[in-house]
Amino acid sequence: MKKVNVLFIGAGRMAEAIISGLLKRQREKINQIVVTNRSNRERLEEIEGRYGVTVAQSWQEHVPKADVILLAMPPDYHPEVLTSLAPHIQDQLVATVAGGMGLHRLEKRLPSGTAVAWLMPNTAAHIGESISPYTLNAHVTAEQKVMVEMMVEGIGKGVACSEQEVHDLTAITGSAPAFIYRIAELLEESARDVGMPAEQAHQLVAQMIYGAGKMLIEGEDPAYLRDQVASPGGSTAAGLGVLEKRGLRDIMREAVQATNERARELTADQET
Ligand SMILES: NC(=O)C1=CN([C@@H]2O[C@H](COP(=O)(O)OP(=O)(O)OC[C@H]3O[C@@H](n4cnc5c(N)ncnc54)[C@H](O)[C@@H]3O)[C@@H](O)[C@H]2O)C=CC1
Ligand SMILES: O=C(O)[C@@H]1CCC=N1
Repeated sequence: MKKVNVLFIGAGRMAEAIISGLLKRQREKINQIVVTNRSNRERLEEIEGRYGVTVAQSWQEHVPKADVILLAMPPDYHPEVLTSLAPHIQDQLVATVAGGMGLHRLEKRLPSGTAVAWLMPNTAAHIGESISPYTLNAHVTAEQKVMVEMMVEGIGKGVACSEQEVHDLTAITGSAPAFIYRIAELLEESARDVGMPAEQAHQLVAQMIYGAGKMLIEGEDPAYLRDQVASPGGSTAAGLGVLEKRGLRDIMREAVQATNERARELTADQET
């Protein structure tokens, strides 16, 4: 594969996570990363200083050289940016990470036949540990598919999905890290309540979540793992009992639903 030129439109948290992961794991496969945003010059300087990438205030002049144009900006700004991008597109792959976006909202504003991709990474991209469902339209060439794979593998693991699956997984892999971080905050709070210094509380909880995650990664079934922790009639069972009694299953289901519904709402007005 030839070395890839990636143009970022949007320089926020997700763009930074992807840039950081890519430079850590795929530096030799990247020719150039150009990062642009709407107006925040300071933010561009920060990204330039941190990663040594090229930054620019306008993306137009960088489109001809780009192999992949990655929109890492809020869903509601997509229509205007795609419309201004359209006349510049030749054979670039246009990708987005925006929640709720899907492929057809990209396709309808770009020249017919444009290769488009929708990726749904999470912020663990920063350390090369994202899990990123992605979907491609029929115009993506074999070479462009390799580029997308290089990018998702550069920031962690990729899973090729249907468009509907990416919609459905947005809450579960894109947003749920925030659910886990909320649980971490609350457990740290409990540790501090019993007198642990904040830093130690943080380390204890982080290592516990890391260990639990690693057991899952090794392929164990979560129900089995839970069972291994909860001795019958023991203390963990008492805690789990509270979670069940308070409706954890319904809470999680509602949280997933609300997340995916909001992603759909944010792009609903882009149908026309
Ligand atoms: N933060 C996360 O964990 C994840 C975010 N995403 C998606 O990534 C996208 C960006 O989210 P964040 O990075 O969290 O937001 P953010 O608010 O940190 O960054 C947004 C960036 O977009 C830029 N921007 C806004 N309008 C623009 C325009 N018209 N032209 C050029 N640049 C423009 C802003 O200057 C900023 O650099 C969203 O679509 C979100 O759905 C997807 C997966 C995970
Ligand atoms: O909160 C958001 O809108 C984005 C989409 C997936 C994760 N963060």
